[in-house]
Amino acid sequence: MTAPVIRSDVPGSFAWGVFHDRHPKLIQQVIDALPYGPGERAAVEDLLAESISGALQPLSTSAHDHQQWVEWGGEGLHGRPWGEAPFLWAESYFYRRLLEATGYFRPGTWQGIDPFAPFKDAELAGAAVDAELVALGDLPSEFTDKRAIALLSSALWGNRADLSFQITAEAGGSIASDLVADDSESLWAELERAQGGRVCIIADNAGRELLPDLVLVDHLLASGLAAQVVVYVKPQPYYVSDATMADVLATVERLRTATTAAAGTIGERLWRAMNSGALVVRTHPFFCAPLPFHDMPADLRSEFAGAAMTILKGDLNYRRLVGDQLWPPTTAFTELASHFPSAVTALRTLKSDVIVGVDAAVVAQLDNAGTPWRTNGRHAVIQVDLRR
Ligand SMILES: O=P(O)(O)OC[C@H]1O[C@](O)(CO)[C@@H](O)[C@@H]1O
Repeated sequence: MTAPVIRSDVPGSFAWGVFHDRHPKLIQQVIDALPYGPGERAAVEDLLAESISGALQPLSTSAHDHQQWVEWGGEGLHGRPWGEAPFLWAESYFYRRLLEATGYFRPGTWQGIDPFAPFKDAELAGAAVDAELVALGDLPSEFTDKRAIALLSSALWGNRADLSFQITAEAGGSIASDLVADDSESLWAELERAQGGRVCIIADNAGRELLPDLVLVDHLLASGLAAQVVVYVKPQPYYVSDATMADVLATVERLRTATTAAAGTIGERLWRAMNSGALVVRTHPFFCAPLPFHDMPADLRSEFAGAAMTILKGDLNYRRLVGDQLWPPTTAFTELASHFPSAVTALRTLKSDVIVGVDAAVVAQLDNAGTPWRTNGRHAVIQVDLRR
């Protein structure tokens, strides 16, 4: 089964807009957020110009991962317009090159400085997170189904980043009308069945998404649904807000030091779970690779094999799971997710063209509404492949 691979060279398409509208704004924000010197500023602006109208250049041969990117497909793309590369490849490479331009990997003063840290720090410190921590206290405190459903919903809508505990506390757990596919009952049934196994979570964004993700992790462990949770984060700053280990530590600390008792208790439990190995945070270079998960290397594949469930958060992980291709939206999710080494659940709000596993009647209704439902971030899916 195949479908056209998405590229960013179709004017007016969503992918085209990411390069031509979103990236110029993003680059401006990056060079305004930290006092980069003339060299870094010029390199960042050159990257933007190259990605819009130039030819795709390789990483410098002195870069530690130069060869890795050649193997990930760079060789065939060097010298060609960026828009001819698959959108997933080009967007991922843009973030790698942005780290190059800001000196993230180069020995020197900017080495190891996350260019997106000012945005992530501001979000985590902000009033919206304060309100989230207060709302956490309104959720049922016992490890009931009601709490589980509310926390799953918070983790899902945390990917939308304007909705999380506050809305789930009010709405009793779901915003059903915006969910275009909901296999959550299968997820809970499978977790009950496999009780006490290892659950993997492939995290997405820091801040208002990672916070509910970690609260869900705490629930899985404290309720006994999982004996161990492994959270996978990015090895380096990526797609602006993607979570790294530094973001996990900052979020656990935000919970621990919260003035509300519910949040503080969860933060302490997460800390102790890390001490005991019940909660493990891991990463791998492949999490910043420009390729679908179908192509994951054997060492990473073996980490997921044997997990009771892997939960993938967010839009980018969804694109990598099912392939960044224009599938008919009614294509079965299980058909495209079956390559993954364990049972999988996608928790994703729709922010790009890729979508599968939606009933024909729902697709027709969404199409008829005339809104860009695939990309406007309003809709979401909970999709499960039980691998049976
Ligand atoms: O943070 P998320 O949910 O993975 O969303 C990332 C998405 O944002 C974009 O970079 C731009 O909207 C998409 O191309 C990408 O899939």
